[in-house]
Amino acid sequence: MTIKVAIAGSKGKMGVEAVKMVHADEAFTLVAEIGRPGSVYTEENGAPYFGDVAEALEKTKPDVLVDLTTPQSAKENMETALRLGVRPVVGTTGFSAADIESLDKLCREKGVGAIIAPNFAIGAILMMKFAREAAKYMPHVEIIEMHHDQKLDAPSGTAIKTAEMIQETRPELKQGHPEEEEVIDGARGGVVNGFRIHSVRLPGLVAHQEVLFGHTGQTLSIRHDSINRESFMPGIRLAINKVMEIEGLVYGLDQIME
Ligand SMILES: NC(=O)C1=CN([C@@H]2O[C@H](COP(=O)(O)OP(=O)(O)OC[C@H]3O[C@@H](n4cnc5c(N)ncnc54)[C@H](OP(=O)(O)O)[C@@H]3O)[C@@H](O)[C@H]2O)C=CC1
Ligand SMILES: O=C(O)C1=N[C@H](C(=O)O)C[C@H](O)C1
Repeated sequence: MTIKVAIAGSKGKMGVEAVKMVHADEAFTLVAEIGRPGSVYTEENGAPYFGDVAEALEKTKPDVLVDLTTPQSAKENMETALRLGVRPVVGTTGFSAADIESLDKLCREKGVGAIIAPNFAIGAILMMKFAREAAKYMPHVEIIEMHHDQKLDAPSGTAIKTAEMIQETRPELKQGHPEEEEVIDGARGGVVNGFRIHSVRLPGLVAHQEVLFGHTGQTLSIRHDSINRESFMPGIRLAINKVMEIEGLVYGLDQIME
């Protein structure tokens, strides 16, 4: 028996790669592709293509919905899946802490598993884990994330998750000069949990992040680069398999990698 998979956002940059990965894996069957609401129904890549998540899930009855859409649509898509007993694997970023809390509650009410992973690349997960470790000893830290210029959300989901993980070990302290002033608004970046995140958007970039630590007479840089979107596919494969075994919401691939 294979795991039946539907992919929302299947024509996007990530979705196209995910369709290829699911087709190539004998343990999975692609049963539906889903695009922006209003997309015309067609048959593509051997699976029907829908413009409505609920209709796609009701008609094709997948085990798993992979969501690679937009911050505006992912929460609703996930809620639709959970109500229909379909397990979501969500790579879409832009969720708030309140969204994650309410989705976890819904998962538990429905007795269904779900995974939200702000980054599916193994190296990015290691970067976050190493940053959490380093922050214990080097609490002065700034995050610089760099992405392609079509990205909708800032800062990236990866930067937010990294900041959360750093916060688990970083002793409380105020960084920078106490009288520091921004001459140009935003010059010092956004503040998350007491330290800064800087977002760079440029054509030519894919997905990159440097976590920069400072200490007396020394710095430490932990950097990850996704140079293409294939880098995310082993993580999506892992999450599809894992979501079949869990109940409740897992937030972050670090939670299922051990
Ligand atoms: N977790 C991870 O490892 C990664 C996560 N991401 C995240 O994945 C998401 C997608 O990224 P990317 O592929 O670059 O973005 P794209 O804009 O290339 O793709 C998004 C796709 O979703 C479609 N879409 C929009 N609204 C809906 C909807 N309501 N239902 C179904 N489909 C919809 C879009 O259609 P249309 O073209 O018609 O607008 C488009 O095809 C982003 O949130 C990004 O941050 C990206 C890379 C890695
Ligand atoms: O939009 C992207 O491209 C990416 N989004 C994710 C994020 O917001 O962290 C993951 C990766 O950085 C690529």
